[in-house]
Amino acid sequence: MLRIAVPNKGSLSGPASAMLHEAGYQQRKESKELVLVDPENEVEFFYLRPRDIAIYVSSGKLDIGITGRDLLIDSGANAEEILPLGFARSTFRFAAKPGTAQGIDDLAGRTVATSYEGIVAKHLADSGIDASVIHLDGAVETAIELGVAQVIADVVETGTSLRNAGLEVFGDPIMKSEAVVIRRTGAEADDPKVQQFLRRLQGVLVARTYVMMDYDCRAEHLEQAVALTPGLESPTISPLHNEGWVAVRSMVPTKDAQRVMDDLYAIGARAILTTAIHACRL
Ligand SMILES: Nc1ncnc2c1ncn2[C@@H]1O[C@H](COP(=O)(O)OP(=O)(O)OP(=O)(O)O)[C@@H](O)[C@H]1O
Ligand SMILES: O=P(O)(O)OC[C@H]1O[C@H](OP(=O)(O)OP(=O)(O)O)[C@H](O)[C@@H]1O
Ligand SMILES: [Mg+2]
Repeated sequence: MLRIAVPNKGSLSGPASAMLHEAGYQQRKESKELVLVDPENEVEFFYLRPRDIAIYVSSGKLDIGITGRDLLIDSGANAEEILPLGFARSTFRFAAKPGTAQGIDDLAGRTVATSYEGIVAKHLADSGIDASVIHLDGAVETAIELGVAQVIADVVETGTSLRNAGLEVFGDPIMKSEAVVIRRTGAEADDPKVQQFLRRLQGVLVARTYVMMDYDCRAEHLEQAVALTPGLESPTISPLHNEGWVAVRSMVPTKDAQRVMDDLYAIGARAILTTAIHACRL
């Protein structure tokens, strides 16, 4: 059985379970369940605190895990990212009261509050800045108002939490994060069970980002049309009953679909349809 760590709480938890469910795996029905065995798919899911997942995976007791890139790096655990999952996207940034800091050099001699001590301490050391780091479990934005620190380093998505606390980001982003699949560094790369799990998740990622596009066009416009819809490998071309016309089928990124339909129409393509992809193996 493949043993997989899944976040049990926070921003990663819901989307991770939703993705696993879309990939055909059973998921827990209640948020208090700690372990779920899915015998049909030969996997066992362990619902763990997101921050602990890299530690479990690096110990080798669990084969793979889903966590945040920032949490992986912060943990310093002996684990590596093998597939980015495209959700829980965020940046990790310094913030302070407006006008109190412009760049990392202004941190010398100051105190930075954060839940991600590992990332911050390394970033400061790499930049040659001597500042104190104080660890807080959450709601770090409040640390400045209460005088515990002059600067914070925290996860920023929409920026709403910072605005509400009257704070502004400064300096370059420290890192970009998203949910990722991790495994122990140096673990067997071609374990067939792990490869199958990754293929299933990749199938979900493709299904979420592509639509299938079908259209008819005159044979003399085919090259132009195919240039607009090159697909992942190559479009399927079928003859139509009407002489001089062909039907084309190709995968198109969902975000481009409307523009591509306009462009195809403009070169004379007709009966242009898009349909959702529910699952795939590339
Ligand atoms: N608002 C957010 N938008 C996107 N990703 C976020 C957000 N907040 C946290 N994350 C990501 O979630 C992961 C942290 O998960 P964790 O469960 O520790 O914190 P959380 O989502 O803030 O939950 P909580 O603080 O309620 O425990 C990190 O990878 C982080 O980048
Ligand atoms: O830029 P935003 O969209 O506001 O999102 C970022 C905020 O979300 C998270 O906080 P969370 O609500 O998890 O509380 P916490 O600080 O206690 O972890 C994170 O720690 C930031 O505070
Ligand atoms: Mg949080």
